[in-house]
Amino acid sequence: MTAPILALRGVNKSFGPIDVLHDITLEVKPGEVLCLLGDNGAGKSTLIKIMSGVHQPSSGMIEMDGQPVSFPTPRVAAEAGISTVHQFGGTFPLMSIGRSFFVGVEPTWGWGPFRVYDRKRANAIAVKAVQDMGITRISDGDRLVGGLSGGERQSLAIARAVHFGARVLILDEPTAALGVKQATHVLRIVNEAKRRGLAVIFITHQVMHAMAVGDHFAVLIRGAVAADFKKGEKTREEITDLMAGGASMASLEAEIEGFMASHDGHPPPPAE
Ligand SMILES: Nc1ncnc2c1ncn2[C@@H]1O[C@H](COP(=O)(O)OP(=O)(O)OP(=O)(O)O)[C@@H](O)[C@H]1O
Repeated sequence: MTAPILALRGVNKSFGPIDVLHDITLEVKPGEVLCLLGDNGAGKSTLIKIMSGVHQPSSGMIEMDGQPVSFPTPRVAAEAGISTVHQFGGTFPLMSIGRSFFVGVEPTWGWGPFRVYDRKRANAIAVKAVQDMGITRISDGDRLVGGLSGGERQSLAIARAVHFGARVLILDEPTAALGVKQATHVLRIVNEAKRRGLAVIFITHQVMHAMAVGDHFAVLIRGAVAADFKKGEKTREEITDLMAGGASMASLEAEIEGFMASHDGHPPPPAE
């Protein structure tokens, strides 16, 4: 059996008197997508900040490749191969694709004080990396990042993380602000990262997106893992209900859809 790349063992996190995470045990293996689901305030952001060195656990352990590790800073986590991509791709709208791909580690040509940014090489590498991940519509490295669609921007950020050797890819709501087609591109690239053997932690509110790529699911409720299951073990309705803390969201959804079907697509009036 493959060993997990990253594991949390009994992690707790408090901010002063406020206990935010309780006894979190989770692991993710190479080539696996772990979906972290949970309602607003469930503790997802705090958990990914612990995995990426922004916060330290109050107690409990983080392991990489079976060895205890600590990530005192985000840089240490990044050097260990943990890469976080945030909702809007974390890229720079006024930079070109090539420049933003290499920001901080720009390839240069020339010598000593005469070194200059090697625009052509940066563009070629960036475009190839994105195309290799299956996003073939990006072909001009001089294009500004700000002109890309949300899905393309996410894809660029993911391709960048993969190119620079990420082993664990944490995707924080990558599809939240995207339309169906754009979300499909991002989900495709998540699958490609998985195929390359990365461990992916995919944070989302959207059960359908989670089900499209997830191998393993954890539902957080009020800072604790309320359910931990594998692909195929629960239906979409069961997962939706779990995320809502047991309230019957799935039947409410079905009721609304039924009303709209019988009223020419009009939603029911809001409850008084
Ligand atoms: N620095 C902090 N100090 C005190 N409380 C905090 C701090 N950070 C987070 N919390 C609390 O921890 C709880 C979990 O927050 P967190 O942001 O991790 O949730 P989330 O699941 O990411 O929510 P969302 O989906 O809305 O982003 C919230 O009640 C929040 O107020």
